[in-house]
Amino acid sequence: MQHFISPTDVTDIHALIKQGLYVKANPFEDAHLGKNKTIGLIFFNSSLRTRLSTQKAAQNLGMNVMIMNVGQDSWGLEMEEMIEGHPVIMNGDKAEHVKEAAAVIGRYCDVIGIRAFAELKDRDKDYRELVMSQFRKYAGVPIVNLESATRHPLQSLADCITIAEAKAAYAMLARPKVVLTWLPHFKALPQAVANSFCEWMNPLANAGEIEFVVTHPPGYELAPEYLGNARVEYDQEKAFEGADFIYGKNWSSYTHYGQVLTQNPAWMVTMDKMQLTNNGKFMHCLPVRRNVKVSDDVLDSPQSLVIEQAANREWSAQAVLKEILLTL
Ligand SMILES: NCCC[C@H](NC(=O)CCC(=O)O)C(=O)O
Ligand SMILES: NC(=O)OP(=O)(O)O
Repeated sequence: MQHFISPTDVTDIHALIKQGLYVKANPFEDAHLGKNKTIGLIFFNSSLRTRLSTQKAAQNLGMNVMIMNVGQDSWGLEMEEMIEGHPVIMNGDKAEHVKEAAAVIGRYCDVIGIRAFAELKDRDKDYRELVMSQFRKYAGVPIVNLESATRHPLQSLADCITIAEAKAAYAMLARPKVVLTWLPHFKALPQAVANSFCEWMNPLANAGEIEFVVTHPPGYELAPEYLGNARVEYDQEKAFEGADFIYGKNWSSYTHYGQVLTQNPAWMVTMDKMQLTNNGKFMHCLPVRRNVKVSDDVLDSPQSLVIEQAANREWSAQAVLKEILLTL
């Protein structure tokens, strides 16, 4: 694997899930693979899990790790080259262009991880994935997506690992029902986690390994290229019936871009709703707002997989970094 920006960079999703389970069982087997190799983790936004789990995974592989928060530790970076048909004139608040910044970081690092969320102001700009594509173009080294404007593939891979483990641990049916449900929130959040979850679940659904359903209020339809052929069920309770996994996430509207169209608390996941499921497991990428998105009793119940899911971020990162190191 050369880059890990989207699922198109992955030749075999099943093999990568297997690799994640393998490194979880054998965390230090490749402790020399990353000797004298450096990863730079570049954050444009906050993080707890991604920052720590990717650092830990890199260390398990023997890599050196450097972390930088753009805008706080470094200069603000201009990403655009042309604005309205003219070369960008850098007379604003951004002191450095990504052309130089990515090239320079690429000289210090063998791999670069980047987190850059959607700004939720300009849909075309966000969905162009400018930050990832500029780093890919100018860094000259492999790029790992630590959550971009439209995707969070390290999260989705950890989610696939978590589902695979739970299927085995709870002796679930051969084809469990996985439901992605929209949750209420007063803030406008990106669609990245939901988009990505669909992108990674659809191939499993198409292979007949899971049944996949997406439920959300009208107006929260995901971009068609990410939703793919997933089934949409607007009635949340109907969607929950017989579910084996409930994957909760809030996202702002794609069609009314970046808007919070409703905060309807009836969409919160509660124990009453979990009763509709087939003793379903609750999943969320975290951070989660208790009693806004999901009630305490669900999060604190044995049905919640959120901590194991976050723990699996270490193994998804390690599987990806291992595959990249093997090509260097
Ligand atoms: N990386 C995991 C999710 C990050 C982000 N959530 C947030 O910003 C939550 C913030 C809050 O609840 O205030 C998102 O939805 O994409
Ligand atoms: N799930 C996740 O990516 O968490 P952080 O935003 O804390 O990294």
